[in-house]
Amino acid sequence: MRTVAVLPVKRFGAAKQRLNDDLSDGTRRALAEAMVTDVLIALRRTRGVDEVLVVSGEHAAVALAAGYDAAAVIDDPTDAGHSAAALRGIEAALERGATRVVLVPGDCPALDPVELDALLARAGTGPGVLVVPDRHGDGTNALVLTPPDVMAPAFGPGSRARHEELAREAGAECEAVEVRTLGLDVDTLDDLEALREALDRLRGGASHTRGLLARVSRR
Ligand SMILES: Nc1nc2c(ncn2[C@@H]2O[C@H](COP(=O)(O)OP(=O)(O)OP(=O)(O)O)[C@@H](O)[C@H]2O)c(=O)[nH]1
Ligand SMILES: C=C(OP(=O)(O)O)C(=O)O
Repeated sequence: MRTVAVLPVKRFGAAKQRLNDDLSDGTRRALAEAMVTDVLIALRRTRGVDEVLVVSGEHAAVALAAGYDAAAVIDDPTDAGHSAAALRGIEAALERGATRVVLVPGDCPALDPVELDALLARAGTGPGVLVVPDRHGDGTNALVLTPPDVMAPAFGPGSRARHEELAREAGAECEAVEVRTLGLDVDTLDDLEALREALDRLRGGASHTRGLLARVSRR
C-alpha cells in the first residue's frame, strides 16, 4: 500500500476569511502559515504517510513544503477551491503510484502523527472511505480514500453526510472515525479558542501555532 497525503493550501492572504472581523490581516496570515507548518511537521512524523503533496499557489507554502520534505507542490494559481485542489492532488498522487490518499486540511495544527497512523491502520485494501468529522460533527476534516479515486471529495457545509452518501453510491465501505486532534480545525474564533484549550491540555506538537496563539489575546 502506498499512501500519499494531499494538503491543499489556500493563498495565505485569502485564507481564514471567517476570522476577518476577529483578527488583523497580518495575524490571520501568520495564523494560516503557522498552522500549515505544524500540519507539515505532523505529516512528516506520520510513519504511514509515504509522501506529501501540497496543492497551492502560495509561494510561502511552496517554500515550507520544500523545508518539510513534502514531495512536490501542485500549483493552484487561482485558488480553485478546497475540493478542486484536493482533486488535483489526488490526480498527482495516482501518477506517483499512490494506492491510497489521505486528504488533510492545513488548519488542523494539533494533528497527532500517532492518531493519524492509527486512522490509516483502520483503512483496508478498499474500496473504502474513512470520513473524519469536524468537532461539530457535520463537516469533514479528513478523508482516507482507498483507492485514491474511489470517489470525488465534496467539501463544504454538511460535507460529512455528503461524503458518506458518495461513498455508498461508489459501492465503497464507509466509516466515520472521530480523531481527536483532526477534529480541531480553525474556521471561527470559537474554533480558535477550542484549539487553544485543547493545546493547553496536549503535550507537544503545534509549536508554531502555540507560538502565534501566545501573541493573540484570549477572548
Ligand atoms: N489550494 C487550495 N486550498 C484551499 C482552497 N480553499 C481552501 N483550501 C484549503 O482547504 C483547507 C480547508 O479550507 P477552509 O477551512 O475552507 O479554509 P479557508 O478557505 O482558508 O477558510 P475560509 O476563508 O474561512 O473559508 C485549508 O487547508 C485551506 O487552505 C483553494 O481554493 N485552493
Ligand atoms: C471544512 C469543510 O469544507 P471547506 O473547507 O470547503 O469549508 C468541510 O467540508 O467540512
